[in-house]
Amino acid sequence: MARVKICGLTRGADLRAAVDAGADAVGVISEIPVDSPREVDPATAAELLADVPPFVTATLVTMPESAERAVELLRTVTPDAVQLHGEWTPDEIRYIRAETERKVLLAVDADDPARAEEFDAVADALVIDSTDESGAGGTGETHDWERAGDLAARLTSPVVLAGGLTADTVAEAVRAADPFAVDVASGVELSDGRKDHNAVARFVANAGREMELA
Ligand SMILES: O=C(O)c1ccccc1NCC(=O)[C@H](O)[C@H](O)COP(=O)(O)O
Repeated sequence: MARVKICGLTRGADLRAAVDAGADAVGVISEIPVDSPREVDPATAAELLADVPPFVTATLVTMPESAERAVELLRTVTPDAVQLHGEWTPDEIRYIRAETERKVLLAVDADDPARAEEFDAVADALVIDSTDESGAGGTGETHDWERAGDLAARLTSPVVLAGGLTADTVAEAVRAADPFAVDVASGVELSDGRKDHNAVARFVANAGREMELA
């Protein structure tokens, strides 16, 4: 069984639909240096995440310009966890964790397993994603799930499988990679950062269907 994070939520109704569908975590994206229909300003991120009920992890997804800015942002938005994309050093991750006492998930590109290994002892979880050249996610592109599974088996950190997953593919991805969790943003969208509630519910349900495929 894989836990599920529904990411890139921009509206309260979509966040509630993800929670109602049984998502274990929800993600709101703020302060990224790339254009995305899923980005909201920090005040909206704080407002959306404040509505997340107990037992669901409220996650801020961000690419701030410095570790100091990451700490400032976390103090404003007050999520349960932060998912960082982009270039970071191990010391910066340690600093953000120590200053904020928040769980830090680090997104690493599926084509860079050495980076995942470098941060294995530093981050609280590693998001194996299909990132663009800046490290941003939400690309909607898949990667080799079997290879991600081999990498996950070598790591001690929980691995979150991300990148181009959909309700139709998630069960097969979970069977292939056996991740701790799966993560989706664009694959359950109608358009412009709005979620398809039916697709969200199917994604959560199908993430638990890998046993039937085994
Ligand atoms: O979604 C974005 O536009 C985005 C931009 C910059 C950094 C991260 C971003 N998204 C992160 C995610 O939503 C997911 O964690 C992950 O990348 C999966 O996205 P997708 O391939 O669209 O399912």
